[in-house]
Amino acid sequence: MLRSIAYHGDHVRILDQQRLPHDTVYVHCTTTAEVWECIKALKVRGAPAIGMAAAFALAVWANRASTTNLTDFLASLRRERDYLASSRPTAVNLFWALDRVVARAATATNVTEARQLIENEALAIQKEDEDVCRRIGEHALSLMNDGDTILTICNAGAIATARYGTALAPLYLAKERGIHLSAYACETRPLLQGSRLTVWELQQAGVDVTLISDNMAAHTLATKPISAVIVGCDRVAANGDTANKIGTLGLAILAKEFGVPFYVAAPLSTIDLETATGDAIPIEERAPEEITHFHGHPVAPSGTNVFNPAFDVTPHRYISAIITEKGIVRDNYQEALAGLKQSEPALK
Ligand SMILES: CSC[C@@H](O)[C@@H](O)C(=O)COP(=O)(O)O
Repeated sequence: MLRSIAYHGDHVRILDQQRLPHDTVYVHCTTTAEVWECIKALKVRGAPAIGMAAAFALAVWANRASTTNLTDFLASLRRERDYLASSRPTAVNLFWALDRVVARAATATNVTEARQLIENEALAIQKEDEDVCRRIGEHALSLMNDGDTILTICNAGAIATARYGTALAPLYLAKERGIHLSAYACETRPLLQGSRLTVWELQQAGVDVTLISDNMAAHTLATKPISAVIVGCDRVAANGDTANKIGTLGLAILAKEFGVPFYVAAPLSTIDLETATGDAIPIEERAPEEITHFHGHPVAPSGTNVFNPAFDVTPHRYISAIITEKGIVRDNYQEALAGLKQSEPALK
């Protein structure tokens, strides 16, 4: 299982997910600007991975900062935090991780201590995420039977997290235990996280995976024995409404029509009680060229009007269960999610 992010004190090493599946290339980032660019350009992507990359960016910045005045250091740290937070708006893990690091640094009594606390916190976020994903995988696996076939979209695998992934975690765990689970992966237009990343990751793990284009989902649900749809998420609102990669809402509606359970694999770090409902989740809109061009070649008339939202919101009524590291929530999301969040931090 490849690690998408590694911290090395004076730089963060990021696996360039835009170059996968054919090239395994790493970007060495020594500045917050370089990490910002990696997040914006989706070289590092997936909600937990974005948060980790940003947290490590602050650690690298802190190690390189020259001031010895704590007040100046913390003021600059907050500016770096705001800058990194401007890279992408939807995945709440970005803000969660940055704020966790800044809050920790604010407890320091001098700059040397602050540097150490920042590094410790960033490393703790990464370590916890690995444990969180494994637990999500265990819970998700309890909903599946030997021989099941799931349908997924985008990439919520190991490279989107510290390890194991969220929606793909049960597939890795099943493989480890000799349980046969197979998957259909939507290619995930326009940037093909499904075909480039999910199919590649599952193949690496020896999981039986079949690629479909997004517009084949309804026919696949109608004609293949799909036991569940399982997806990751970028932000879950307090009432359970869930933002995930564009196309997820369509799958949720289809799952309901075809009587197939629709599961969201969600670390507690992705649940945002400050956002009351899905309507309040900011949805990123990306460059028109992601749709008008394919591998740099125009595939639409020049000047075409484009609407390119990167995410959509699935209302909680379509969600059969939200699978967290602390257990599975099936209904009454508002209360249940608040209860789970209150008992954070779970893993130390
Ligand atoms: C565990 S990753 C969960 C989500 O972040 C994932 O499903 C997703 O939508 C990622 O979108 P992306 O635009 O590739 O960052």
